[in-house]
Amino acid sequence: MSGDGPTVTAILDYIYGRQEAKLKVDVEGGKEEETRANQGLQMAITEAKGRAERRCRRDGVTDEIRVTVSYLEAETSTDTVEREQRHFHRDTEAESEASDLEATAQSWQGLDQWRRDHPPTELVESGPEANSRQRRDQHRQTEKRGSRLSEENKNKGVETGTRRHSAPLAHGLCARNKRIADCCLGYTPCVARQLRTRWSLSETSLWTGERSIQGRGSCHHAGNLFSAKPLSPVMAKASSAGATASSVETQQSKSFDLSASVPIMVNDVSGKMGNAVATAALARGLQLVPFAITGPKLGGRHVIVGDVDVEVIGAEDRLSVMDKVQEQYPNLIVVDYTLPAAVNSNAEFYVSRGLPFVMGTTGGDRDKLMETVRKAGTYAVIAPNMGKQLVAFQAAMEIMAANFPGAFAGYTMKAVESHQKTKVDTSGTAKAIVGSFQRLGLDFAVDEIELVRDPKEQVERMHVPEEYLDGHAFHTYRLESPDKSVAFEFQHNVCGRSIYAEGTVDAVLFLAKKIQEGAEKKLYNMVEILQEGSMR
Ligand SMILES: NC(=O)C1=CN([C@@H]2O[C@H](COP(=O)(O)OP(=O)(O)OC[C@H]3O[C@@H](n4cnc5c(N)ncnc54)[C@H](O)[C@@H]3O)[C@@H](O)[C@H]2O)C=CC1
Ligand SMILES: O=C(O)C1=N[C@H](C(=O)O)C[C@H](O)C1
Repeated sequence: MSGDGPTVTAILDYIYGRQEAKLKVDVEGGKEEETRANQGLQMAITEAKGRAERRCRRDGVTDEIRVTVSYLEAETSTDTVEREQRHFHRDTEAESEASDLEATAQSWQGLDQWRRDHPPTELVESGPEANSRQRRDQHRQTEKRGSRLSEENKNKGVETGTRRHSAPLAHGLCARNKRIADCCLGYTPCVARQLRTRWSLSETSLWTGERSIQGRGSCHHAGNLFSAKPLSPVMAKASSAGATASSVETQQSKSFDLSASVPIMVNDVSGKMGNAVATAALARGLQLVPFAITGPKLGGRHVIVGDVDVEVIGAEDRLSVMDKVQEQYPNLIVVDYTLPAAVNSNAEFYVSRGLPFVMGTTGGDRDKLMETVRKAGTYAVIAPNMGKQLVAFQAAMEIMAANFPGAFAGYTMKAVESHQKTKVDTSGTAKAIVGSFQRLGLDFAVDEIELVRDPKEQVERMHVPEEYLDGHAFHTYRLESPDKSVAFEFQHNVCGRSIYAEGTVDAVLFLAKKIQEGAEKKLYNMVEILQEGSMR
């Protein structure tokens, strides 16, 4: 990849009022193999899909969107020169009048209807392959030309008023939502026109791939952008922290990191696990959404995680808050660490809004939970334990049970689990392990698991270090043969919560990848994530 790097163009095509939609995503300007592995580009594709889905939902196009992703490799240098000349001609025309725009736009399927129903405040393009190819050619050349312009204008300011098409695709910091705003000034005239209607101008800096240039122009509403060059992760990270473009410039040498572009909302960040996950997510470069939903009448607080001030909202206000959050973070993934009593209603809420989620909360009606998610076809990870080695142990038990059913028939078992005294339910992990033992032939019910919640007993009998009384999970399963001549003991003792928090971040990134790939399978557990090699 060279120059400003490859670009992603997303074209949503539907005939308004009918139940069919197609999204065509073109990734061009790089070698296919490299672009497939380019995580920033892949996230841009995911974002385009998310926006298309949301747009369709809003317009009542409810059937699944057919998505095609094409990788268009870089052209030869001869082709490039020819197109560059052609483009300059078109660009000049476009700057002087809108006729070129009208001619192209009129050939777009359904656009007239769309325009009638939607004043040009949003970008939804449609059109035949030929038009799309032409636009891509123009776009590529506009960017090339733009790069030169930015070089010329470096440090002296660039006027990015409503008439300019020749500036490069630029990223600016959106003052309102502190997110990266992609300013598609480098797009073809027709696209640029629609974008212009959606961009209000204010003092800020623009980002042109390799350098920031001082100028005027910023997105007023980043969530609306449809066609975008992938974000620089460094920029995204810096923007969530409210950094300025010039401070970003100095970070350019840092390594590329996919996680920067995955926004996560942690419900409830004020809880013990929620807080640990939010902290781990920030440490791994994810974007923490500054809102969290808690239980009814429990909102109104702010929790500071790293440099993010998260507003905790009571469940009674969740509808209006989620409207805003989803608008602003369209490719958001939710993480749920709440209470067993909230599991089912929270899951129903997430699926009702098409929100992909990671459910770490244990308890509730698990069958109903699975059924809710399967029925809705929402992307989700649900697991009672996110800790890598515990997931591996759980997997080993499942494998043993599947391969040697009844191997422990006649054995007796004593299962004990100790957790902080605030834990209200029986360990979900213990229930899963007991399930494997049952398949191995043990006659043992989940309600026979002994719970230890008394801190004194935890220290004296279970040997929990005092500093971990507020956060530990000590489990012992002791099996004995009928004649007591053979005994097995399985034990796992965890102090603290970082093992689960790290695994949760793995699950979020795994889900983001699956969404971006448009995976058919949508519901996962942690064993599957481990099996796919997606745990760090
Ligand atoms: N899957 C895993 O690896 C792990 C799962 N867990 C599970 O996570 C859950 C939470 O554990 P902790 O953080 O220790 O509990 P916690 O009690 O510290 O936090 C729960 C939070 O949920 C909030 N809440 C209550 N009702 C709510 C509602 N309706 N909607 C949203 N939030 C609500 C509470 O205000 C509180 O802040 C438990 O079920 C626990 O077993 C805990 C550790 C690891
Ligand atoms: O509440 C906890 O702390 C934990 N809950 C999970 C469970 O119920 O199994 C996982 C781990 O035991 C910690």
